[in-house]
Amino acid sequence: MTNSKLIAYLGPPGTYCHQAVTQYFGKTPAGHYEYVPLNTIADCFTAIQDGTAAYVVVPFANSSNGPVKFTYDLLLKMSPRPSIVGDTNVKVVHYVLAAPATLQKITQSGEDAVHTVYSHPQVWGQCTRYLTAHFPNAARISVDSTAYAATLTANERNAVAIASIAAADIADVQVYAAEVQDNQDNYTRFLVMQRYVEGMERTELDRSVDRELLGS
Ligand SMILES: O=C(O)C(=O)Cc1ccccc1
Repeated sequence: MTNSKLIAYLGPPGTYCHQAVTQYFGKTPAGHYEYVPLNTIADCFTAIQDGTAAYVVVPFANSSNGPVKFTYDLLLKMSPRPSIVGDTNVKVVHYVLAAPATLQKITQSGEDAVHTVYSHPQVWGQCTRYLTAHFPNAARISVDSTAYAATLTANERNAVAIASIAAADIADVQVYAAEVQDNQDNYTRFLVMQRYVEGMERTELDRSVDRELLGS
């Protein structure tokens, strides 16, 4: 096993994964554990494989648009598969965020002033109606996380991000529109994982994830 006291998650702070990790382990984790935000889902897997982190929390599947591809691919590729030691469902409420100057520009010239929408790839399929109605011609640029997308808009004048309300505070950007997800009951299931160690018993949770991965 590892001596690490780190709990890694897909960061930066303000992601839905950040929400998941605090929902599962508490605002401050017990037992001298510490949270560490990592840049990508792949970095989270590496962190448990190499023992840098004791636990990782990653998004797994969404109630509106299904599998989180990066996580599925990595789970299917990794042998032996990490142990799934817990899971938690987060209600995902999306906001359109932008720098104050961008909001001013939209007020003056309309929504055509927005040329770019940044977000995590999982988001596009959850906000189809809003994006088609408001920013049909803007380029959708996929980045590593929603909170990172929010930080990108801080210094741009023609870009918005779709992210959480927590990301708005952390990136110091403003809300242009609230609750833009197609389905008001939009949930993502996050997995809490540890490195699999020889002899560890596979649990019902492991088996439920296996079934989803294999589509049965
Ligand atoms: O980018 C994030 O905030 C994540 O945690 C991934 C994600 C993106 C969209 C819905 C749920 C999780």
